Amino acid sequence: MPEMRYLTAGESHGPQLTVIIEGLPSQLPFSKDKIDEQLARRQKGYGRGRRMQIEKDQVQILSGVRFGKTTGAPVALVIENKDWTHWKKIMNPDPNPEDAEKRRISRPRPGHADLNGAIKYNHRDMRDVLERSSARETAARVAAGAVARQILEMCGIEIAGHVLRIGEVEAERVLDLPLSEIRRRTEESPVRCLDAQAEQKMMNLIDQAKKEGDSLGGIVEVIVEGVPIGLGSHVQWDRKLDARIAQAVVSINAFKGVEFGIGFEAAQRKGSEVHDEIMWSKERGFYRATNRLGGFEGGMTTGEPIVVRGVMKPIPTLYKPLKSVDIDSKEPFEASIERSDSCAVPAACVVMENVVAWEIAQALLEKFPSDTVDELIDNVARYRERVLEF
Ligand SMILES: Cc1cc2nc3c(=O)[nH]c(=O)nc-3n(C[C@H](O)[C@H](O)[C@H](O)COP(=O)(O)O)c2cc1C
Ligand SMILES: C=C(O[C@@H]1CC(C(=O)O)=C[C@@H](OP(=O)(O)O)[C@H]1O)C(=O)O
Repeated sequence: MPEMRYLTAGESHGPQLTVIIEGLPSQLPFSKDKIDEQLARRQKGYGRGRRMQIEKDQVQILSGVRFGKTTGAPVALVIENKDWTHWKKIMNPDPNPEDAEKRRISRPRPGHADLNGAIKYNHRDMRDVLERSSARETAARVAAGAVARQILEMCGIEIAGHVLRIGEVEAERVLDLPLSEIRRRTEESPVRCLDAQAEQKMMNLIDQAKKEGDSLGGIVEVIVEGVPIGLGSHVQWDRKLDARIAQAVVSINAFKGVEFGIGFEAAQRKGSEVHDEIMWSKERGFYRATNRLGGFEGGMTTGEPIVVRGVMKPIPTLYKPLKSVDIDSKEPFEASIERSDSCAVPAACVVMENVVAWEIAQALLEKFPSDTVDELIDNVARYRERVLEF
């Protein structure tokens, strides 16, 4: 069992999201502000719908923290759904058959979990599926990731993300920017993009898609620096850290693919143009001349920056309706909707940063099992010295 794990609970329009985190080292300075900062970042982004004007995500700490530090006990966090006040009747957990029948959803939306979930769990009301499959849940995952980030920070590991593509607009690649600069510049960009020209084109494209009742997806890149060599393991398939990051990324709602370093481009290059040659110097120890493989070999970190990209499909709920079939009448219909995001790639960038942060912090605690954060910091520092002398 991994040292650190978490579970989330909560429906999109229920009273709250809950996350329980177990296995955090004790004495970890635990900042509510830093979690709230990540939650606020996730709510922003050009192309979001009206729901984000209702929510004001902030975390409540319910257990495992006293006087600003973890105790080593499970940490329970809660994020309130402000929208719940409008949904109390619909989300009522008590038996309420009359109302339930009136408000039943029998029309599955293409691209959502609605139909598969209804068939699998035998629900005639697809709200019982869509409430949990909604990306509202990613707020809880960002809260867990924001805690992981606090561990990484203490061990000299930094993370940043940016949007590389929205629809047909691709950002020019900006090479060798310090992560602090990526964080600063993306914070100022409504689409979290480093290329000012592409940024404007992306926003225009989102406006156009919205006007046409359509939606857009894109590509997000996350970079992690300061990772020691040897997180993850080659010895068993489920201990390979690149594979675990891949799962975490594809588990984000609407994410369909993942690549590391040059990724899919490796298929068309020769081996000599892909593999990262090994170098050594007294100051740096072992390092690589290039980082085309994005920081992984054999499921373990190479010590070079982790570079991972995720692709998000366009939002499935469209104002321009798609064809579907009513599960009662079996008649075709065209879905009409009340509200939706038209593009959530910038928000998803924040989700991806935080789920990647979680996987790395978990791998760090696996390599350096520690009951207190000071032990962890010592263990990592000593290991880094040993690696330099190897
Ligand atoms: C941050 C974020 C916001 C999203 N907002 C919406 C939305 O407003 N409307 C919608 O139909 N889908 C939205 N999605 C995508 C759906 O949740 C997702 O496509 C759906 O649950 C089906 O899962 P799958 O696409 O992973 O198969 C959003 C996804 C993310 C990551
Ligand atoms: C609530 C969030 O995103 C939601 C994700 C989502 C979906 O179907 O995934 C649909 C929309 O919800 P609603 O139907 O209530 O407008 C988004 O707003 C959030 O990101 O916090």
